[in-house]
Amino acid sequence: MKIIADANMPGLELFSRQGTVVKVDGRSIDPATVKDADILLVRSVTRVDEALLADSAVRFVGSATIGTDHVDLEWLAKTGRHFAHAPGCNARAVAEYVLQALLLVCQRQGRSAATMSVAVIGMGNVGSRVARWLAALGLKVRACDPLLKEQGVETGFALEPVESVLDCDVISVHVPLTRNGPCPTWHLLDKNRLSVMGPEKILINTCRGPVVDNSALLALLKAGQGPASVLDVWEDEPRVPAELLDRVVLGSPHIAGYSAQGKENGTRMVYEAFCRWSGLAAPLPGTEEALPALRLDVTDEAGLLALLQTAYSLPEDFRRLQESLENADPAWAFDQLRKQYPFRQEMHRWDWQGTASEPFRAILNALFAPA
Ligand SMILES: NC(=O)C1=CN([C@@H]2O[C@H](COP(=O)(O)OP(=O)(O)OC[C@H]3O[C@@H](n4cnc5c(N)ncnc54)[C@H](O)[C@@H]3O)[C@@H](O)[C@H]2O)C=CC1
Ligand SMILES: O=C(O)C(=O)[C@H](O)COP(=O)(O)O
Repeated sequence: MKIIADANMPGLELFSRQGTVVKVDGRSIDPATVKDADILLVRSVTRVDEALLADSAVRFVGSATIGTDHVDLEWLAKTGRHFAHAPGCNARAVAEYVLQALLLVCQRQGRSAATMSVAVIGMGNVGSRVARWLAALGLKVRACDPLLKEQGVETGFALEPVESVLDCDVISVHVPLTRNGPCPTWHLLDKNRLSVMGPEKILINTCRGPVVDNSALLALLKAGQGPASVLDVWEDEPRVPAELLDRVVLGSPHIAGYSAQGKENGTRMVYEAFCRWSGLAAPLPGTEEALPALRLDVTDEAGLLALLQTAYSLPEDFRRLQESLENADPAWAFDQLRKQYPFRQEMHRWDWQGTASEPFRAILNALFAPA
């Protein structure tokens, strides 16, 4: 069995038991690469559609990602090709990123996060975790998810229309990128909605670049009227406009979900789906080595930020992205940052042995709860 896999996928040894794994650069996967392959394993940078697979023997496509906007699901289903992805695999990493981003922006602005209101747009695996964690920190959470509302799904938060939640201090978006259907998300935050926010608001986008109209955001930021913005994702990746990067408070190369656990979960979930599809028994999950003790006490938001930063530094990612724009080929450099991403452990992997004052106990319990 021939398995073509994006080389940026850890844990491919799982698949080596079932066939020959050929690792390739995700952006270079083309019809010739997959012509005689049986299995295709991708990440978000490979477009999977009729143009790629029409002449190919591939019968199983796995994407080690939450998002599926790079895959033509309808065409795969129509042609009898099986598809699996990894819902929720890196939701925890993204929620940690959002928490750190918010605390950093608040610190720079001399404000307390706990006094703020936050709009969480998209209440799936990531958004619902962000909502719970920020509520645990004391923020007033308002949520928006018309699809879950329509289905009557209980999220623990009242679900409001997008227009009603834009007056919150913080807007955090967690929707899939969709262009069709009842609630498309392409340019969900367009010029009009971004204009409502104003410079005193904070915008965090960790879902997909085109969910926020980047040109409109840039125009508002240039005019001093845009929200303090944290962007992990960009409208035209791997290209990041220098003008926009100069004006965001923090930016990163689409790595919010890049914890070690998030990536490993992605491959394992796709492998489990492959086992179900091919009638194999899935292996039992292995155990992870214990990490050293963290002994920081948390008595204020600066302490919580310091604790988060013992595991991961978002400003370091920002600095690396800024430097990458000086490369002769910044798009290549963007991809390199992602391929050579430093090993990052989620908080629950650490053995936290500090103390916390009352307002911080709930968020710390959530952060360190076992996965
Ligand atoms: N930056 C990164 O590294 C990562 C980015 N992502 C992105 O984040 C997205 C969300 O992830 P999950 O929460 O795990 O997905 P999910 O599928 O669990 O939840 C998405 C939610 O958005 C809702 N939604 C859809 N259209 C909407 C609209 N127009 N307005 C409001 N809500 C809407 C859905 O009903 C659903 O509840 C993914 O689709 C992916 O594109 C995910 C992981 C990592
Ligand atoms: O899971 C998702 O969805 C993501 O956005 C991934 O974390 C992005 O990673 P790559 O698939 O682009 O490596």
